[in-house]
Amino acid sequence: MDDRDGVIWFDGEMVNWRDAKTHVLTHTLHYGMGVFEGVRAYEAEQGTSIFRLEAHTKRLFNSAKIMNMPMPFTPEQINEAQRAAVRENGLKSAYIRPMVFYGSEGMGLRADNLKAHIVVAAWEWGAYMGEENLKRGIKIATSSFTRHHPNITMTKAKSNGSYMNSMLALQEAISHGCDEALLLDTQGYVSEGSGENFFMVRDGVIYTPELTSALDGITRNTIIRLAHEAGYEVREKCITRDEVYIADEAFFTGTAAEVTPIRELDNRKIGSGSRGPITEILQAKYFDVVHGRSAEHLGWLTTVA
Ligand SMILES: Cc1[nH+]cc(COP(=O)(O)O)c(CN[C@@H](CCC(=O)O)C(=O)O)c1O
Repeated sequence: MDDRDGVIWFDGEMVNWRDAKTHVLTHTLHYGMGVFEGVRAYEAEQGTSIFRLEAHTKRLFNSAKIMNMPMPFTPEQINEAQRAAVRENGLKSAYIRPMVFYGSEGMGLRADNLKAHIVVAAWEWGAYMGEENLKRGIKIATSSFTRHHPNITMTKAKSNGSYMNSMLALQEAISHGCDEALLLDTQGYVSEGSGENFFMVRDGVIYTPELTSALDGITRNTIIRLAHEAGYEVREKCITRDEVYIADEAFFTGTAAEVTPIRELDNRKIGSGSRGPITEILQAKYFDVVHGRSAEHLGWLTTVA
């Protein structure tokens, strides 16, 4: 990624992509205390627009508060940084990565002179797991890794260090020929994917885990709203892996993953073994919303021009 051209917003300045560097003794590089966001901008009828910019920035600040990291810029400045990162790189659609990290002011767990720095990068990033999987659905496996308990890494914060758990789970799933992992929580109930929230459908009712160990996903929130508007019942409950086996449909949601159908869990076909009908309806609604084709949800879009 470091050999691209373009610019990156770094502590209030736009710097050349290849010059956006940090010292090898950057504290977050060693200890993982940092927070970040994943945001998408889409081509929309009113021009390239960022989807739910304010919600993502709010969560970034909430994550920093949970991690007790002092933010050196305001939410408005970070909103503008994200708009500028898309605009000044001439991107028609983009994945945007704001990230807050402790610099190289000090080392050791007891360093007391650390300063929080913020970068905002943007680049073109298509379908997270491939266009074909948005229709065909993906194959997943229950992970041997357990999702964090909030008293381990405080799961309402999107924190850098908590993604070692995600990488271990995803690498294990891929090594077993799957596309993604399904992680259970410390009590053995379904939590989420390595980078997505989880939903299933049974007898026309949509279920998703309660927000205990899972990230409070903005796409999850969006899909619940769109499902209610479409007249579906959505229940948040403890979900067991064997309930997923006998579900009619299942899917993941996330900024990167968007709405990705799940066709199989632990070598058991889910429903028809491909994208289910309610999944297809919600996926289509989601893409209408992010591309500005849904009049009632234009408030979720912020143009970058
Ligand atoms: C653990 C986790 N759970 C749920 C979600 C969905 O949250 P939201 O994007 O607000 O709907 C994400 C986003 N995962 C981000 C990171 C992907 C990456 O590979 O990096 C993303 O989707 O941008 C997670 O990382």
